[in-house]
Amino acid sequence: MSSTRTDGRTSALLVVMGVSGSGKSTVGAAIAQRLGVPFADADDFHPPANIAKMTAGIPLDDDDRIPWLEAIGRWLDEHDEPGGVISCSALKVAYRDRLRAHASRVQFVHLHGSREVIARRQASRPGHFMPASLLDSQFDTLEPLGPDEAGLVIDVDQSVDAIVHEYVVRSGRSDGSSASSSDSQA
Ligand SMILES: Nc1ncnc2c1ncn2[C@@H]1O[C@H](COP(=O)(O)OP(=O)(O)OP(=O)(O)O)[C@@H](O)[C@H]1O
Ligand SMILES: O=C(O)[C@H](O)[C@@H](O)[C@H](O)[C@H](O)CO
Repeated sequence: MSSTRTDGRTSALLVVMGVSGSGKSTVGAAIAQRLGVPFADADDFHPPANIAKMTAGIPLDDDDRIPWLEAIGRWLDEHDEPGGVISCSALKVAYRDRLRAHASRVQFVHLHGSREVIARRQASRPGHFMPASLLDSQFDTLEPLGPDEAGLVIDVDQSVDAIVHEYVVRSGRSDGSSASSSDSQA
C-alpha cells in the first residue's frame, strides 16, 4: 500500500522504543497527537501469558516475544497509510529487524536514559504490571538503536514536551508530513 499522501509527502511510521519505564507510552501518544496519526501501545498486544510472566517477575524470552512482535509488525503494515506511532520495547536489533520486515520504512525513536532516572519513574508509577525488579534484565537485553538504523535516539531526562519538540526539530516532521526520508541518527 502506498504511504505517500495526496500532497506528495510521506506520513510518519514510528516505533517508540526503550526499556520499561523509559516513557514509550507517554511520549509515543504525545508524538502521535502532535503528528495527527493513530497511536497504539504494544503492551496491549501481549497475550495474557506474557503479562502473567512479567507480573510474576520473570523476564520474557525470544519465544515469548516473537508472536507479539509479529502482531506489532502487522499493525505497522496496516498503518503504512496513513502512518502511525506504536510504543514497543523492541530491545534487540533482531526484534527491530522483524518489525522492519513488515514495514521497511518504519523509523525508531529510542528513548534513552540512565538506569537511575528510569528506575525513579518506574517506582512512581503505581498499578503497572511490570515490576521494578525486571529493569535490570531490560537493560541487559537492550541493544541501543545503532547508527545504521533509521531513527533517532532521544535523552529522556527532559520533559515530555521537550522530547516531542526535539523529535519534531530533528526529524523535520510537525504535522504528519515529512521533510525527508533520511531522518538521521543523533
Ligand atoms: N519525560 C518524562 N518526564 C517525567 N515523567 C515521565 C516522562 N516520560 C514518562 N514519564 C512518566 O514515567 C512513567 C513511565 O512512563 P511510561 O509508562 O510512558 O513508560 P513505558 O516505557 O511505556 O513503560 P512500560 O514499557 O513499562 O509500559 C510514567 O509514570 C510517566 O508518566
Ligand atoms: O520486551 C519486553 O520485555 C516487554 O515489552 C516489556 O518491555 C513490557 O511489555 C513493557 O515494557 C511493560 O511495561
